[in-house]
Amino acid sequence: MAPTPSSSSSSKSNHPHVLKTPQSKHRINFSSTRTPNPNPSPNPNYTNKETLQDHPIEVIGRIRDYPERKEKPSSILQAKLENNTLRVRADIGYRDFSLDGVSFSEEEDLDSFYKKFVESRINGVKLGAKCTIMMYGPTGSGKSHTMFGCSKQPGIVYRSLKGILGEEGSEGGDGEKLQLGTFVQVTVLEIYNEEIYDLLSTNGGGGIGIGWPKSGSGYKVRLEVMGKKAKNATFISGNEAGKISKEIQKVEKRRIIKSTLCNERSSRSHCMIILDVPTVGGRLMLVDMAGSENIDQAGQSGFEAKMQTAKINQGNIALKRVVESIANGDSHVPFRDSKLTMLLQDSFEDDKSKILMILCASPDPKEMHKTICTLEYGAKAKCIVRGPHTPIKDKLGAEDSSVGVLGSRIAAMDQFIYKLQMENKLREKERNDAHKQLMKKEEEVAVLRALIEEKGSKASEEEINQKVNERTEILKIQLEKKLEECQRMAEEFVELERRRMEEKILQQQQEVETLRRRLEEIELELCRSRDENSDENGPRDIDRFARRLLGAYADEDPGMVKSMDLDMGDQEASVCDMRFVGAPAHQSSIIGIQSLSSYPHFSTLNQVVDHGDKVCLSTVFEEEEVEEEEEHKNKVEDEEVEKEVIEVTRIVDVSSPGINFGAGSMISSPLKLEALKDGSEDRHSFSGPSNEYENVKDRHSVSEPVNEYENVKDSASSRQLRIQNIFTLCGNNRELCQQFRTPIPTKKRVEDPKPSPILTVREDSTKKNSNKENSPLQKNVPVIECGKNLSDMMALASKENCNPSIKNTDSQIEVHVKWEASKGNSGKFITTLKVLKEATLADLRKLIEIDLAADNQAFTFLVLGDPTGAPVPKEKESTVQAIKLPVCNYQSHGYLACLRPAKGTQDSNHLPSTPLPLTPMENKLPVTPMPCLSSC
Ligand SMILES: Nc1ncnc2c1ncn2[C@@H]1O[C@H](COP(=O)(O)OP(=O)(O)OP(=O)(O)O)[C@@H](O)[C@H]1O
Repeated sequence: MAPTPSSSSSSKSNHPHVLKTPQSKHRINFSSTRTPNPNPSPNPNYTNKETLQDHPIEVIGRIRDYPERKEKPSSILQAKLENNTLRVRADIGYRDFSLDGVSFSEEEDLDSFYKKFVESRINGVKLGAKCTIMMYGPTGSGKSHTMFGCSKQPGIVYRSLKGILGEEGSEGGDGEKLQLGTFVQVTVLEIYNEEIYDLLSTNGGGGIGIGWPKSGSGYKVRLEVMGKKAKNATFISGNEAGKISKEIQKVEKRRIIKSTLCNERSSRSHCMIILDVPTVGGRLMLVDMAGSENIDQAGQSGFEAKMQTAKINQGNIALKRVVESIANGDSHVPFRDSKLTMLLQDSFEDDKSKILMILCASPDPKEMHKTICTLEYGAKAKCIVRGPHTPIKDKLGAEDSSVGVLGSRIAAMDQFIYKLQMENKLREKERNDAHKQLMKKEEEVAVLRALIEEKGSKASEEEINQKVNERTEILKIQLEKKLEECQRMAEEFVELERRRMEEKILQQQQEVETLRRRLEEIELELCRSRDENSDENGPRDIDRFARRLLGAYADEDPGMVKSMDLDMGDQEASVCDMRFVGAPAHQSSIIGIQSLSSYPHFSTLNQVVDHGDKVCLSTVFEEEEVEEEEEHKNKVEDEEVEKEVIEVTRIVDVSSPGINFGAGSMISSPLKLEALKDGSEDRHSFSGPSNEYENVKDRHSVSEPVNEYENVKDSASSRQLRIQNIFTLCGNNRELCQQFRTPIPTKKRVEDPKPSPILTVREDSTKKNSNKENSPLQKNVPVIECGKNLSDMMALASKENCNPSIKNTDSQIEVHVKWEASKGNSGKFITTLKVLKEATLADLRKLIEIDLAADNQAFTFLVLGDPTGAPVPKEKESTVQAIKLPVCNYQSHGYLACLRPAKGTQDSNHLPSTPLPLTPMENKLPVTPMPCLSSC
């Protein structure tokens, strides 16, 4: 049986320069010039004493990498390097394992790993320490890779050799020069199926003496365990790491490997490399354990395979039990349950021995269960406390000391308590850190709240502005609505007014139409009565006609008056009173005839009559006998026309400037009819009370030459003239105006080339006209003749002056009014007025304006009556009396008032005089030809 290296180490010190195998009797003397600490600890937290006495096993986690995988699995392992904690994360939680060190192969290659966790151990061995480095973990976790490495990076075995022996020509592992004579003895054992094989031996007969065993042969030497060592194990010794490494590499290939589902080259055996440093007594045991796997996972089938797996697991299980027993302080540690534990017994029991357990694990989630089991095992091994009173049963034989067991247990419990205390401190520290973080977060929250409140205040201001804007918009909308409502109301009001005016105009048009219709009736009645007329009953029929006419209009619709009154209100019209001459002033019959004096066709003399406090302007129709011309005398020799003067009195309040006798004064229909209302038995009389009419009935008549009327009896012209008279009386001036402007092609006019120069209202006078019986129409039908010129008017004025009825009194003067003469124009005569001596130019202006109302001609007085004379300012007219005017050269009586047309106004001197003043309202009336005019 080959002796274990340790068994013969003491007897070889005398041959330090001779390399011998462990079986050699010439062992190297491990003398050393210095005595370094043989048990350095890789963990600086532990003192050598503590490590030696309290923690014989140090556990390092080595997490493999998968460089060949393109998509690496997410790691379930997380390390806290500051406290050497490895955390396994799972879906349901995590679990922390406290180790003595953690290394990820992804971050630390074998070189770094070696230097970090192994090198110090190796240095201790080189100085005489005893160290056991075992690789523990499931299959495929990288145990062999870590132990032996690969072609690119050597594993712990080769690095340790170099560390102990040093490279040739270089310094040793600890910086010291390789001493001459330093060598190592190397034994390589394989434990397979609970059998120990000597991998260095090439024959089954035990040691081969000096030299390297032949490699590559399938024959292996099986060794027996004697004590705690393999008996007669072959060893190689040498001081060249390279050579020894090459031999180990050869032996490595002799290991039994097999491809399994877990590992293509799964190690089916435990491999133990024992490096003795005889010169210092150091020993390094490197154990690469077979993978701890279950049979099903390994995919082993068959009895032999299952037995193989079971044998592999037997070593692992036995090692677990040993660790647990030591950790538990059991009195019996089952080292002898397996060959592996038998060979490792010294490592556990020797106080100077140190165990470095490297837990190989995979970060693959699929290997999580195995990883956890491995870490549990390592954590338990880490807790092993080898106290000073730990009994070493095998060493002491059958000594059974219960005190020692209890002490071991107490020490374990103390260690456990210490661990709990440390964990508690750790948790407390974490809690404090968490509390600090919480406080920090609370401060941040407070700051954020302050910001939020500040923003909230800003938001409130924005809300206020927004509300103000909204309110403003609402008010704007309401204002616009009210404006629209006002606009609509205004439009409705305008529309209402327009409709009202339209209705009024329509009503007036209807009234006018009614008037026309009634005039037609009158005309028809007149024609009928004329047809029925005879010599005997003619006047009576006419009177009867007049009465019917009056009766027909007696019930005049008052509404018509009202409507016409409304129109009159818009005009500057005044109703002139027509008074028959001879009637008392207080009984003057107001017939409401329009101011005839404004008609040039009417030859008028206006008299200003003092009528109480009023100045009355009387328009006198002169009764004259018109002698026919020579040629007419042959036809109508006995015809004598006796005119009866119709005095039309216009009461003019001269003293009252508020009274304005505007042009175009129009008599309303009822008033017009008043002229026909009073029924006289013998005469065609105008309106007025019957008693009043009786006083003037003889004079208030219009006479026509009998022959003349006989000639024009049925002619249209005579009818037209009669109708015109009616129109005149009715105030339809516009109709008359149109008719008057049209030359009347009457027979009479043809026969009478020189008609009466004045427009006369003739009435058959029973008193003065001897031929009245010859022509009833001459007596009853008023005839208006036109064809008056300026000279005629002047002549007429002269006649009027000679009329005794209008002779000047002492208090009155006559004023002849004419336009200022200009070049080629002697100045048109306007009228002759009788006014009081006290009358001023202002009074005259009022009267003159009545005459000029139709022309709307503004003027100024010339003081001297001379064209070169200065005009009298209008504001001074009231201070200049009429008697200051120059005496009229043309007339023997009276004064001359010469008027100068005002600038910018129409010069009426050369314009044809407007025959009839038309009010604006009248001008609006439609001109409708009277059908009766053409038909009758
Ligand atoms: N850290 C690593 N880096 C790279 N490759 C590795 C690492 N660990 C292991 N390997 C590779 O994984 C494979 C299996 O490793 P290894 O043989 O060392 O496992 P094992 O634990 O020894 O398994 P078994 O117990 O079955 O022998 C090998 O091919 C090895 O090269």
